[in-house]
Amino acid sequence: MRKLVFIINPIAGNGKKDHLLNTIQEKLDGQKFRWEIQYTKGPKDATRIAKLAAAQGTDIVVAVGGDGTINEVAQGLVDSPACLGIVPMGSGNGLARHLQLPLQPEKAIGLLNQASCIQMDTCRVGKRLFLCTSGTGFEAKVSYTFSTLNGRGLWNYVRASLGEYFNYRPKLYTITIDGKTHKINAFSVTIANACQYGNNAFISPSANISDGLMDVCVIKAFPKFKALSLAYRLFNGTLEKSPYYQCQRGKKVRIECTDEHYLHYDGEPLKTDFPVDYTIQPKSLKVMCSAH
Ligand SMILES: Nc1ncnc2c1ncn2[C@@H]1O[C@H](COP(=O)(O)OP(=O)(O)OP(=O)(O)O)[C@@H](O)[C@H]1O
Repeated sequence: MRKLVFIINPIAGNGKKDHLLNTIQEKLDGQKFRWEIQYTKGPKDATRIAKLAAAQGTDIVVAVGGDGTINEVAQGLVDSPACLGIVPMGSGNGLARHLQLPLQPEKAIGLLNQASCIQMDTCRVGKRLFLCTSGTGFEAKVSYTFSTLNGRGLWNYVRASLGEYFNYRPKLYTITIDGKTHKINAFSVTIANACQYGNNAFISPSANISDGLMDVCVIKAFPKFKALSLAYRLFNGTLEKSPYYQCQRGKKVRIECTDEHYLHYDGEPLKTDFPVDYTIQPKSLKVMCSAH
């Protein structure tokens, strides 16, 4: 029998989680799995639980929540033989969407019965791990504002974005990718491992999560009247066609900016000094994917 631990973040997203115990009993194959549920008590708790589960030889550690929860679980699993499972119940669910996992909890739990695992890359900004995206500029400001709101969910992201947009000014960044430096006046700079932030906002539509490379995606300063068309391109996966967008790939990235203090990693805001350095650890995490 395989061992499986569910780590549930009770506050992630807007979805109610009371029914999960019944759904697990109904959908998970009891012939295949011995399983248990653990609830997080606060930030970072998921890392502690995941680390312990991996050390005890758990086969699949399932993060139940959004990208923040998945990030914390992954911190406890990198470089271990345990596979990260995902029941997406967050606000954006970027990694689950990238991996094309079902977004309905019942289906995601059912998939655990026959899911296969792949090895994915993980990235770090300084010492902090991220799986989907980390970025600075406008998106970092939005993630900071989002974290100060009372609720979570998609509409609070929209509120935070609109609230920041009208006063936001692009900044001059110096970006070094594998030793090559360029300066750019940018609205946002994103380091993408996965293709999207979440909610199908495709910042790097052709990103490959196992290619050993980070995608350095820049939205350059743009005239205000282009905002809607850029937002449209972000959500229909055609940003690569915009003249205000550029994307380069690399293994080592440094971002410098004299008047920037915010970044985010997998949507978690961080106030920090610049420059910041990004590195990638190829194929360092086992993650569940849809069976093919
Ligand atoms: N018991 C808890 N009480 C309060 N906060 C918690 C608890 N457990 C975890 N957290 C924190 O909840 C935060 C949000 O979780 P998560 O990112 O999974 O949800 P989300 O933001 O709604 O979804 P997404 O990241 O997909 O947008 C994380 O920063 C995590 O540290």
